[in-house]
Parts: sequence; C-alpha cells; structure tokens
Amino acid sequence: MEESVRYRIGYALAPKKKNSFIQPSLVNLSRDRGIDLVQIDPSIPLLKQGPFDCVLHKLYGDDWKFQLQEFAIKNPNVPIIDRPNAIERLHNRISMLQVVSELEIPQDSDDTFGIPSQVVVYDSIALSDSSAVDALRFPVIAKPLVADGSAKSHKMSLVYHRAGLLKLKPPLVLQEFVNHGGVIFKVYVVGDYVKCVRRKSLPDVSEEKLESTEGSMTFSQVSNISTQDRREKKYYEHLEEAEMPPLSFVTEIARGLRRVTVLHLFNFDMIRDVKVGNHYFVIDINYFPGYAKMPSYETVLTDFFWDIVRKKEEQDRLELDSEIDEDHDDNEEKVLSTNNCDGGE
Ligand SMILES: Nc1ncnc2c1ncn2[C@@H]1O[C@H](COP(=O)(O)OP(=O)(O)OP(=O)(O)O)[C@@H](O)[C@H]1O
Ligand SMILES: O=P(O)(O)O[C@H]1[C@H](O)[C@@H](O)[C@H](OP(=O)(O)O)[C@@H](OP(=O)(O)O)[C@H]1O
Ligand SMILES: [Mg+2]
Ligand SMILES: [Mg+2]
Repeated sequence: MEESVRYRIGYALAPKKKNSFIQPSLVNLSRDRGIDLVQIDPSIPLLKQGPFDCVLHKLYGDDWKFQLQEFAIKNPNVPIIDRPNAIERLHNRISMLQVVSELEIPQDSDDTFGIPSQVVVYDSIALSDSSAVDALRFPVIAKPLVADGSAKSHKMSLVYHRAGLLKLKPPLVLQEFVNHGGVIFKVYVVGDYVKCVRRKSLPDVSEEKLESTEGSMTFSQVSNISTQDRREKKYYEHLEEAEMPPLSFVTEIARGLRRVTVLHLFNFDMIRDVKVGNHYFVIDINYFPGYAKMPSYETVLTDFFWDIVRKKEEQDRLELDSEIDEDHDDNEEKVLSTNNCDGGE
C-alpha cells in the first residue's frame, strides 16, 4: 500500500500553554489530515531535533532566539511561526499599540477606530510631576509597560484621581479609561482567519462613581474571571446581547495588523466607546493567545497548519524545479561548448 505524505509541525511551548493548546482533539484532527504535532525540547539544540515542516513557538529568552536563528540559517525554507523580533514588538505596551497608528485603512466607513490617549511613565517622579499626565482625563488604567506574559505584566489598576497614581510602580503606561458597556470584543487571528467574540470587561464608571471614589482598584485578567456577585451577574447578563462590530470592519483591522506586525497568530481586544457608539479602541494585542477558548479551534488551527505545510511544499517544489532547470542549462552549455570544441578548428 502506498504511504501517504505526512508533515511534522514542531511546537515549543511553556508547560501551561502546551496543556491548554495541545488538546487531544487538535492532535487527532491534525493527525487525520496527515500532520503530526511534535513536541520540541528546548533543552536540546533545535538543530538536533526534527526534521520539521514548520516550527511553532511561544518561548522567550536569548538562548531560544539564538536556536531559532541557527535553525533558520540551516533550514531557510522551514517557516518559523512567528519571527521573534516581530513577537517582541508586542512585549511593550507602547510599541504594541503603535502598530495601530501604522494601519493604512481609510476611516470613511460608519465605524472608526484608534487607541485611547496614553502616556508612558518611567519613574516615580514623573507620576507626581509631569505635564504629560496632566493631559489625561481620569479615570485611567495603569498597565505595566512590559507585556511579556508574566503574572506581573497583567496586574492593572483603575485609578480614579491623580492622587491614586502615587503608590504605583513604574515603568507603566497610563491609559484613559473608556466607558464601553462592560463588554470587550476579542478578535482572534489565525493566518487569514478572523473570529470575534464577546467577553466580560470592567463596568463603566459613572460621573457619580468617579466623584465619590478615592484611590484605585487593582485587577488582573478580568475577561477570564467568573463572577459570583449577584449584582455583577446581572450586569453581565446582557453580554450575549451586545451588538457585535461589523465583521468586515473587524476583518479589515485584523488584516492590517497582520501586514504591519508580520505575525500569523495573535488576538486583539477592542472596546466600543458608549458615548460615540461607532468608535472603537484597540487596547491590547496578545501573541499566541488561548486559542482553545475560540469556537472550533481545532478545525481553524488544523486548516492553518495545512496551508503552511502545503505552501512550504510548493516552495520546495519550485526550488527543486529551478535547480533542475539550472542543471539542465549547465548540461546544455557543456554540450554546446563540447560541440563547439568538436566543431572548432
Ligand atoms: N482603556 C481602557 N478602557 C476601558 N477598559 C480597559 C481599557 N484598557 C483595558 N481595559 C480593561 O482592562 C482589561 C485588561 O486590559 P488589557 O487587555 O490591556 O490587559 P492584559 O493583561 O494585557 O489582558 P490579556 O489577558 O487580554 O492579555 C481589558 O480586558 C478591559 O476589560
Ligand atoms: O500568557 P500571556 O503571554 O500573557 O498570554 C495570555 C494572553 O494575554 C491572553 O489574552 C490569553 O487569553 P485570551 O485568549 O482569553 O485573550 C491567555 O490565554 P490563556 O488564558 O489560555 O493562557 C494568554 O495567552
Ligand atoms: Mg487584554
Ligand atoms: Mg494582553
């Protein structure tokens, strides 16, 4: 019986990510399509592992980056999803959102987008004495400048008044809080595939609340928290009823972000300004997010793997053809020059 072609995708993921992403349902579906998901051991040189038709990773550090570089030099045709330099742009909340300003999307449709006003603060002195901070409208969200996936990088504070800034620990980004009806739109991107889902977010802050509240409130990964409080439960009951942003609008932003970041795997968070109604803010972009939470993640990811390995195969074939053509040309030249010699006086 003829052996069918099989492809190998190597993955290098931290244990938590491996547990959530490499589900049996994904492994089995990919296997049925001829794609084997193979775990990479980062403690062994990458070049000694493989062969791979693609390397998928979410690991950081200079050693891992060096291993990827070495691997890329020896295997120029094997796609690395994604390039470390491209991923690193998302590890700083300023450079992360700068990509949104680089999008060349005409804002002439009904819906528009941008990023909230924000300033970066590197030291405590600037927190108490900076004209840049004066320009912000409170409340603001204080976010750690670094977004490297550590628990620390997710720890945020909602700060109601300027005095609430004093106990914060820079470096951080102060971003104007935008009332958005307690719903965020998480847009998952997997290559050309785009899926937008609703998630729980912070509730709006009314003028009364702002006037009557002092200090700040800390929180972390609010969209993943399940709520017990009855009043809060009521607030989020209408989550499923929140109007979705138009798919064409979301897709255009996603495509733009793909182009500017050169990334294949990420999600971004968008909120809709309740005051305006059709203006959206991109507030966060995450590399290789929790795809298992995305509907039909197995099919979407398997289709993506399939596209990647087939493109590589096509590329290999084209290169082989051109090598054969070159050999053929060389041989013809040799024959010609031999003929010339033969025919020469
Ligand atoms: N400018 C803003 N206005 C209103 N709410 C905001 C704003 N920025 C963030 N939030 C709320 O705070 C939450 C956390 O912010 P953000 O998404 O930047 O943090 P994160 O830790 O990087 O999140 P993730 O877990 O998605 O990586 C958002 O999901 C949203 O609920
Ligand atoms: O571990 P870091 O690098 O911080 O990345 C996180 C992202 O910031 C989150 O956005 C992911 O959750 P969502 O997929 O719900 O966005 C979250 O997914 P997880 O809850 O499955 O770990 C993480 O991917
Ligand atoms: Mg977020
Ligand atoms: Mg994030």
